[in-house]
Amino acid sequence: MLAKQIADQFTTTTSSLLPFIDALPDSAIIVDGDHRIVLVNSRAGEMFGYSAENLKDSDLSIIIPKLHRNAHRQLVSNFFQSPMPRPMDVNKRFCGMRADGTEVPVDIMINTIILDGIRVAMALVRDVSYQRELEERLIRESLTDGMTGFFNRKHFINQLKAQHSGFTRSGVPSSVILFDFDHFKSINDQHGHAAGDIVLIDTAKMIKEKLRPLDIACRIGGEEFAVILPDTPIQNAKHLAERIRREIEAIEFRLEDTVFHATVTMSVASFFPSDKSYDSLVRRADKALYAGKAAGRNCVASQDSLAQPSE
Ligand SMILES: Nc1nc2c(ncn2[C@@H]2O[C@H](COP(=O)(O)OP(=O)(O)OP(=O)(O)O)[C@@H](O)[C@H]2O)c(=O)[nH]1
Repeated sequence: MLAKQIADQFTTTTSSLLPFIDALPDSAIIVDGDHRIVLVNSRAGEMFGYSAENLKDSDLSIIIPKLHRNAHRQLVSNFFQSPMPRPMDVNKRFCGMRADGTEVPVDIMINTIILDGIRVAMALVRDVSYQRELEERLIRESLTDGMTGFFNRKHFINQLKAQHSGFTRSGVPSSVILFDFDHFKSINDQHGHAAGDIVLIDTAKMIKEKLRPLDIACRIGGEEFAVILPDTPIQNAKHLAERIRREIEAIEFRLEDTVFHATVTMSVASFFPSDKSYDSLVRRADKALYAGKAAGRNCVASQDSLAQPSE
């Protein structure tokens, strides 16, 4: 049947449906098997920045981001082949596209109805911007340290696992810098806990400025930090660690009228081809750090200085 004939055929029924779908609390979009919008409620018009009249008879792609149009068309076609009420796809996150080109995150429930003997799909579309932002914030918060803004230990481990897999696959070297403040307890004892906090916060700020966007700075313990340096040979990691060590040593930390200093002991390590897991690198970095502490602190110790690489 020609599109024009189908459109005419729908006219009577759709006009009687309009008061009903206009009363729905979500956007409602009715689409035929050719991906043509047969009817939308006014809420859908508001959501996508069109008048409901403009959307009617348009191809559905008008409200789908360009990148997803083909995949979405395929999903709609699949749905017509096995139609039943369900979310559009439980494994996917959908975005609609507004008239101004901006995207709106949405959840989509679909079902079919028969209009004048023709099966059409009705999608109920809900703007989930708030939920997605909340979700992203919760994920971010679960992976970051509130005081410094650095990632936490959990993220450090996850990222290190990923780096180890990457190294095993491609041999691209990644390095890690670990560091721990020297005699941090005495900073707290002498100047108060707030002074210790300032040391942690100001150091984190300084380090952020030194790193590339792909580097991953983490606070993995109270006064213990780690930086993952993807695609970085250990020699470069040593240079960076030494620069950071010197900068920390030179910082004049301030709390009200008190000025004080802090130093760190650092270690650097990178993956060996024999490393079965990320854990081997962490053990070498830990050992080197303890060796640095034992050697007098305020220094950079490398896994190279260990007598035997730990497995
Ligand atoms: N101000 C402040 N102190 C913290 C925080 N987290 C841990 N600390 C303190 O850091 C100190 C760590 O002490 P230790 O593990 O004995 O280590 P250290 O005094 O730095 O000595 P070395 O590591 O051997 O040089 C403890 O006193 C903790 O209370 C924090 O978030 N803020």
